[in-house]
Parts: sequence; C-alpha cells; structure tokens
Amino acid sequence: MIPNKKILLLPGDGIGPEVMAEAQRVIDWLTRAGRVRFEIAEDLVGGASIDAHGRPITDAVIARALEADAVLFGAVGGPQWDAQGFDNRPEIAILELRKRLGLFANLRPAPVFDALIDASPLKPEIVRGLDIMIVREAIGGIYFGEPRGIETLPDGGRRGVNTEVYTTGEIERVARVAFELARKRSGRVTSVEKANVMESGLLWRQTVTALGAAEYPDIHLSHMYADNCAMQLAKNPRQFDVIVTGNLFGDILSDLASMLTGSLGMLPSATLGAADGEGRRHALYEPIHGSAPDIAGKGLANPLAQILSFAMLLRYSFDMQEDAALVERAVSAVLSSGMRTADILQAGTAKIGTRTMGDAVLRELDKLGG
Ligand SMILES: NC(=O)c1ccc[n+]([C@@H]2O[C@H](COP(=O)([O-])OP(=O)(O)OC[C@H]3O[C@@H](n4cnc5c(N)ncnc54)[C@H](O)[C@@H]3O)[C@@H](O)[C@H]2O)c1
Ligand SMILES: CC(C)[C@H](C(=O)O)[C@@H](O)C(=O)O
Ligand SMILES: [Mg+2]
Repeated sequence: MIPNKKILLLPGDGIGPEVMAEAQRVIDWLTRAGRVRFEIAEDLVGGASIDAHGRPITDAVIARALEADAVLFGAVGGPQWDAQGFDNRPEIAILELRKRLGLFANLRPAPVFDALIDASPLKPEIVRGLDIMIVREAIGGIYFGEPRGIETLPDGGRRGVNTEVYTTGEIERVARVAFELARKRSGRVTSVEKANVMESGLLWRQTVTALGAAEYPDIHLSHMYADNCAMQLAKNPRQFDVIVTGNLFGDILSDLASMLTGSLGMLPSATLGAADGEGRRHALYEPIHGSAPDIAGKGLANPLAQILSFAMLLRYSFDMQEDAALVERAVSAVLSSGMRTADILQAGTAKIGTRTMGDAVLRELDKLGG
C-alpha cells in the first residue's frame, strides 16, 4: 500500500497561525471530500519556538521537515522578539529551513486575478491577464556569503559586513529552473542582477548567457539591471514572463510585483530543492508576506496567499493538478463574488476578516467540487 503523504505545518508567528488555520480548513475539506489523504503534523518555528525552546528552530523540527514530503510554512517574526539578539531572531527559522533542505529555487508567481484588476495601482489594460513568475535564488548570495558580521574598529566605530557570493554551479541550477519554466510558458526569461557594479552580478550574467546558448537556444533570454527592473515592473510589467534573479533582488522585486496583483496578501510561493534519482525533492511552500505584526491577532489578515501556497504544494510536490486547480478556482470565484479583506479593498466592496474569507473559499469548494 502507498503510504500517506506527510505534510508538516509550521504556522509561526503573528498572522501566520491565523492564515494557516484557513489553509488547514481547505486541507480538511479536500480530505472530507475523499480527494486526498495526508498525514498532517504541526510544529513550532520562529518566535513561538523561541518562547517554548529558546531557539527559533530546533533540530527536531529540521529533522521532521527533512522527513516530510512537503512543508507548509506561515510566517515568522515580530517586535516582541527583538531583544533576542540578531543571532537568535525568529527569521533564522526560515533561512535555516531553506538552507538545511537545500531549497535553492524560490518560485514566486504574481498572477492578476480578473476580479482584482481594479485593485492594482496600474491601469486595467496593463495588468489584465498579467502573470509574472519570479524565480529567486534562495540559499546563496548576500544572505549567506562570508565574511559577515559586525566588528568594532580601532577608532571605536563599528563595521557591518555582508558579502555577495555566487558560484557558477549555484547560478546554473537556479537558471535551469527558470529556463524549464519558460519552456512551458511564453519562452522568455529576463535575468536580473547588477553586472555593472558587482562581480557576482557579472558572473551571474555570463553564466546565464552561456547556459542559455548551450542548452536553451529556443528561449529568448534578456538581461536587466535590478534597479531598472524595479522601475520596469511598475511601468510596463507586460514585458516580463519569467524573471530569474538572486536572493536579495528576488526578495525585493517579488514584494513589488505583489502590488501589481493588488496585495502582498495574495502571493504564494514554492521553494524547491534538487530532485533525487527517484524524483523526490524537498519543498517548502509559504506566502511571500511576513507575520504582519500591525494586524496580528485582529482577524484581519488575508488568508489567500497561504491557501494558494497550499495549492502550489498540491501542484509541485504531489502532481495533484486537478485538486490544485480546484482550490485556485475557488479562490478566484470568491474574489469574483466581491469578497475582500482590507488589504485588497476596492470601491463598492465590503470588508471581511480572515475567517469569513476562509468560509467563502469553503463555500465555493462546495459549489465547484462538492
Ligand atoms: N517568510 C517569512 O516568515 C517572512 C516574510 C517577510 C517578513 N517576515 C517578518 O515579518 C515581520 C513583519 O515584517 P514586515 O512588516 O516588513 O512585512 P509583512 O509582510 O509582515 O507586512 C507588510 C505589510 O503588509 C501587510 N500584510 C502582509 N501580509 C498580509 C496579509 N496576509 N493580509 C493583509 N495584510 C498583510 C501588513 O499588515 C503590513 O502592513 C518581520 O519580523 C519580518 O522579518 C517574515
Ligand atoms: C523573513 C525573511 C528572512 C524572508 C527573506 O528575506 O527571504 C522574507 O522576507 C521572505 O520574503 O521570505
Ligand atoms: Mg520578503
């Protein structure tokens, strides 16, 4: 008998548990409908783990994540843990998970739902049908490069150091993910760096160019400096399909891209490792937003990025395309019915909270697939 797939839920802090609860209800709905049978476990990360264990993530949680077929992550962080110090901050949990699971490719799709065209700050004709995919390198670059740290100088001043490092191997493996995705989409990749200023950016450009020429001559590859890319995303996002970029630029550009779709509360992500000989790979799914301390505990958070992250989990980890599409269609239908959390509020729509949005998704699931 095929064993049940194991999913580890890591809700985290702030709005993390609030939005995870709604994703969990979607999992429960699919289970009741007889469509899935998962073994679900849950554990602590971030500030919640600091409170319980003194550390943002324990070895036991890393071991459970390594053993799981997929991890669904909420968000970590919050001002109440600032006093912990930099080396014990909640954010270490997600960085450590990505690193220890070898999750080098962070896929951040930014599709514009038809119902949210008016929620975008850009004109309807610019955002209608827009569907950008940012592929962000997730375990290298300036986030992890050495040397790093803060040191005291002889004159009593201090020096903060971080180092951007990329090897050709790290660049090639994430670029390959972008090229492969582009083959199934429009056949266009834009590679983004600062090759005009940084040696790591120059190596990035040379490596992506060489890989494209050698293995992906059918893909139209272009290059752009990261600062220009930020401007072009706000001005003319239709020129982009797949964007591939490093860790820091990908973090910033995906938050920017989220606003084209109406809200940061809408964007899911998948962070994938390399497949082994049997096609098995580690994977973690999470919204791109954080723990939103300003609205945490108020029941106001938009749970759709978390629910759509679960849909990505079904798609990428379990190849359950129909179930993933069902969840995405339910989200789309909810938006078409005018339901809006405060972050995507538009003229003429009424504000609802996290739970009511979750209820609405379940109702649409009943209608579409019950
Ligand atoms: N992967 C993660 O766990 C992750 C990601 C980003 C930030 N963080 C952490 O989260 C904390 C807060 O960071 P921040 O304020 O810069 O970014 P944030 O993404 O938490 O919030 C930015 C703004 O967007 C709003 N927002 C975010 N998600 C929302 C949602 N689902 N529904 C409605 N509104 C939403 C917030 O209310 C806030 O105004 C920090 O500790 C940060 O390090 C964690
Ligand atoms: C919390 C932080 C470490 C994280 C990142 O910078 O990768 C977040 O901003 C994200 O986008 O997932
Ligand atoms: Mg971010």
